[in-house]
Amino acid sequence: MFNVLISDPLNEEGIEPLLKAKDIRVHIETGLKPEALQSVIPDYHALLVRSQTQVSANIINAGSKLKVIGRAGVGVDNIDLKAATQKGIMVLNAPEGNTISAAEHTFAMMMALSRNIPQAYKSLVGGEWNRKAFQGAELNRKVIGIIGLGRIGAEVAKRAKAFNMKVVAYDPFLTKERAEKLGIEKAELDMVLAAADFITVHTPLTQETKHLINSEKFNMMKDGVRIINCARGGIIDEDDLYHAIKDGKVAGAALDVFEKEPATGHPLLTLPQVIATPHLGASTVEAQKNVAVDVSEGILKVLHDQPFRNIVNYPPIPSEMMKKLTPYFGLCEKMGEMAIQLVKEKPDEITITYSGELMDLETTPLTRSILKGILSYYLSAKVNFINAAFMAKEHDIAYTVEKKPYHQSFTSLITLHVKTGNHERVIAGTLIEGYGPRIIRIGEYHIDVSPEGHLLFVHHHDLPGLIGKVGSILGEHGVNIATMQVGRKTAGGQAIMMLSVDKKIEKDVMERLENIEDIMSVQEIDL
Ligand SMILES: NC(=O)c1ccc[n+]([C@@H]2O[C@H](COP(=O)([O-])OP(=O)(O)OC[C@H]3O[C@@H](n4cnc5c(N)ncnc54)[C@H](O)[C@@H]3O)[C@@H](O)[C@H]2O)c1
Ligand SMILES: O=C(O)[C@H](O)COP(=O)(O)O
Repeated sequence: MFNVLISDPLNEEGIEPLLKAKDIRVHIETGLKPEALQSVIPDYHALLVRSQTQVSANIINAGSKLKVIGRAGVGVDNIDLKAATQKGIMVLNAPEGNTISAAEHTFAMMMALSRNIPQAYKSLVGGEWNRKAFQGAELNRKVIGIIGLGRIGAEVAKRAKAFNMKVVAYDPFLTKERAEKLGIEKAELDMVLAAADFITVHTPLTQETKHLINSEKFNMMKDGVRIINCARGGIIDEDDLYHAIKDGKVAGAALDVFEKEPATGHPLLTLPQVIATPHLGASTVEAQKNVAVDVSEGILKVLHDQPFRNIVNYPPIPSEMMKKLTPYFGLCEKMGEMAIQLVKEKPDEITITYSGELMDLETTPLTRSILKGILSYYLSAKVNFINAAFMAKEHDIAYTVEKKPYHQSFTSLITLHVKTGNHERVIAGTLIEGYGPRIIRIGEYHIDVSPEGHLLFVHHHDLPGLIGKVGSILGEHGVNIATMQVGRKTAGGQAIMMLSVDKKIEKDVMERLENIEDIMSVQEIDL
């Protein structure tokens, strides 16, 4: 049974996937104070939030059972991603469900701003009939500058074009082709700021975008420019905006988001040129249902160990790519486990080489699986594919990834080279159609072993009768040999045996094997 805590108000219909699941117990408690949340979180496997709950490092570290934090929406700035990643807790969001609502809200705000609708309404309900004070400006043929052309920015651009506006956009990831497809102009930030009559921001709040729009940038803008922020408070420096409005540089601003929310009593709200809403961009029936469904389904999948998407603290992998990678996960983790048992000490350096068809794939998830296999062996902390790279860094294990175009014998090949203070081991593995994962090389010896169960790796001199001696000792102790592989470089030289046995080998049996003359080493590998 899994316990899920929902700590912000979510659409009830949207969370049905969780409510209907037989092995999920859902507890809804909104408005919990941080200390209260920290004290209850140890009981939960999943936490589901919107933007109100501040999921701090303290809360994350107290979540001893926590596997996943779900965000019903896009922005995850209320979640300490670093702390979650370090603890191997997945953070999922629902980035698509509220795009249209946020774009429509941006447009509503821009129109309300250009026609002074909130101010005129306030005046009318206050008993005035004042037609002179609220003359506005058309959107037609005006330039809209969009900063951040992701999902919402692009939807705003489409709507602006329908209003016959000229769209100029700045986004470091915007390609010329995409801009052409959308029928908009791609430009550098300062050029967008200088050209626009309306400026709307649609980036996430990051170190780079914090106060991206400040007094220096206001000075580059046209006099009488109008500013819209329906993305995140803090992208625009609020003090600088206040002064730019007061000085008459900025004609007005429409704000849905603030650096500190709730923003009641904010100085900007005292200015008649400022219209505002209390973070309502995603507050539509449709968006709330969409995001709640998306994140509930995501959480269910994580808890049920099924493939899921929209992981925030993991590189995004398209589903087609993921399909190609999935068969390799087991092989990679087992290769990691095998390598660490062969070296039996902390690696200093790991080199992973992907060749053949893996050359063109995004192999980060495979690298994480190898690291997980290696690190889990000697770290008591939970290692998973979320925190594997972080854990390696934390323990001073350097790893490098190389790619080679093709391999003469295999369609794909993964070579793992592990170096410690005393040892160096190379193992190579592949997937063979109809047979699954195989280890095809240890050091210089070619073998063909399925990486599973109990394996016995024997390094010996290639002499007649030696295989028999090993077989006899195992037989005497009731250890059944399932498969056996031998490899040698030259007849009578050094050789290896890789045996797959049906049960774990006791210490005294290992000692007897080690004492056989001409055996250099015997290692057990449990996979
Ligand atoms: N007001 C609301 O209720 C509401 C609702 C939904 C989303 N949002 C917010 O809207 C914003 C955009 O959401 P989205 O779904 O479009 O995200 P997105 O990830 O699809 O798009 C963000 C874009 O910003 C660009 N970007 C990043 N850094 C940049 C920089 N320094 N300069 C210019 N561009 C930069 C990225 O390349 C990306 O294309 C987010 O901050 C999100 O939290 C607010
Ligand atoms: O990032 C988002 O998705 C929006 O800001 C919506 O936030 P909310 O879920 O608190 O309305």
